[in-house]
Amino acid sequence: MARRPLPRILRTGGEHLARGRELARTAGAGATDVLHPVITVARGLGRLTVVSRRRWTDTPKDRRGPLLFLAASVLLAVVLTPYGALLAAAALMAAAAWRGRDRAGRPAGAPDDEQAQRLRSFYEALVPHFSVTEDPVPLYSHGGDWQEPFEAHEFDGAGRIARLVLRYPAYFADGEAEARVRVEQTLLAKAGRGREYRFVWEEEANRLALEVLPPLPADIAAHAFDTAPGETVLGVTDPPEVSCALAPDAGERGGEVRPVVWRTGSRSTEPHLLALGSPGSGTSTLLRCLVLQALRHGDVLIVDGGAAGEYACLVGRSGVVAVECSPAGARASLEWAVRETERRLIAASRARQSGIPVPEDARRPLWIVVDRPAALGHLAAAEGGGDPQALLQVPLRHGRAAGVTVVVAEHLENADALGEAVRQHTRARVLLGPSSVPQLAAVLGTAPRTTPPSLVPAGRGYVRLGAGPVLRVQVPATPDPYDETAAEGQREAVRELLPPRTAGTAASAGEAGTVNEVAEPPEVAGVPAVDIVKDPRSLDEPGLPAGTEAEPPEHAEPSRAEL
Ligand SMILES: Nc1ncnc2c1ncn2[C@@H]1O[C@H](COP(=O)(O)OP(=O)(O)OP(=O)(O)O)[C@@H](O)[C@H]1O
Repeated sequence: MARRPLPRILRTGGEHLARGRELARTAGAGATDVLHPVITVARGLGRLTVVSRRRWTDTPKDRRGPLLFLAASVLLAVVLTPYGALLAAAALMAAAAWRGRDRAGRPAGAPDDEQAQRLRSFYEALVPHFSVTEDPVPLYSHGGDWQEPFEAHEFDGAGRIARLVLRYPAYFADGEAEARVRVEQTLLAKAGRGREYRFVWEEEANRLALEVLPPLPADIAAHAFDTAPGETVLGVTDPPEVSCALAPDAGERGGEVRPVVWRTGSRSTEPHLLALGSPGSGTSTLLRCLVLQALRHGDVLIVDGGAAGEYACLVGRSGVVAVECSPAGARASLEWAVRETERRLIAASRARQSGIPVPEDARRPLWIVVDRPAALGHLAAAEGGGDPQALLQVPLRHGRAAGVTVVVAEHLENADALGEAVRQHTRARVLLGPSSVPQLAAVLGTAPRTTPPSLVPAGRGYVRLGAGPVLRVQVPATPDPYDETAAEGQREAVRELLPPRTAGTAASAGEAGTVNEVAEPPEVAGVPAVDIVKDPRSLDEPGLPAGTEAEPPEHAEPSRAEL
């Protein structure tokens, strides 16, 4: 078969195309030469912007105001000085040109002299940990090559290490906690204290990654979290960990967070929570945050051992069974909670035996929130009564099947006053405030993979759900709306989340002229504590005159009427 001739365009077009490509290349090279200073300055400006953004992110929130003030003052001085703006622009261009220059002779990503010196000091410090005399070809040896085991490194704008990925010999005992801690302490000392680090050990690959963690955002306000029934947000934490090799640039991670979701209810493996913390660390705030979420789908009984009126905003709100502050009141309400747990268990068991769904009034979540039981126990003992905390045993033991969730908060130094039942059945744990590694290990069952800083803002700490990993957590700011020292925006956010008042309290508040202003905590108002625990029906209709038939609310349980 005769060959068909090629189309004309393919025969002659090749030459034209090649010539065109050559022309374009020459023009591109010429333009690059001509525009080289502009490209250098533009690259430098970009680098300066990145550095400034990182510095801004690293600056603690409380120092940003003064920094802005300083910047504004410098700007004003520049504007007011003759030729100031011109000089400032020239200085900026010079700085950008210096920053944007090609570091000739050094491949991209290679450290400069100072960074290389730092990496060498990391390497030398690790030699005693990662070498043995029997090793004929040690990966780490004094005076050896640090570039061989160090796979990746990043420095921040201030020249401090931001990320380091290194290999270690297979014979290093990376399964032993003490051996790991020794290496981590060494790296920590070299990397500089005062920052939070995460260590990720990849045992299969004999690889260790050190990463500086940006501080968790401390300005997350309370809001209606997008959660399903049975899910509660405890706060925010870091994004999921990724393998060392895939770890993204530390700078890009700043600001990324994810919620810590705690699941309660009959299928939960950690149905009750214990929150510990130093005074002022934010445990009451955490409880308020949980209560506001729990009230969206269930009822809440609050026992405030601290009796500081932290939960006064919840008094008389729909779904709030009671807010108790006195030992007698706490005992009465917790006795009710015990009976209610048993009633729910019996109702659920009967329903299952009859093959019918568990009735709604035995399924609706009930939360028992106890703040500072140690203080309450002490008061109760002084009054000659029993410790109300003992009454938590039944809800703690059987609450999971009965839809009853118990949350206890206590000061860390009073942790020994917590009963055995509380210790045994609270598998969700939170520790807020500054804490040492041994304290964290004692409360959470294991130490975190991150280094605890010595100074933390309120609401910052660690959380562990069951046997899961220990996570850093920042609790959303959920201040008492009557706390005048808290930011108005945050108080307003909490006010918006409060459930409506039940009829009677709304009326009285309306009379007082302020919708969100409630009566003082009941015992402060002089009401006998035992009267505070109310049947939800009486809470919903407290204004009804005696003998008036109230329409029972959907979830009214007969047993609550006993109180
Ligand atoms: N997550 C948070 N975000 C912002 N501020 C918080 C947060 N948690 C607590 N705070 C603030 O810290 C202060 C103490 O909080 P809180 O009363 O909750 O601590 P606490 O641990 O219950 O202390 P104590 O038991 O000693 O009363 C309050 O002013 C509160 O507004």
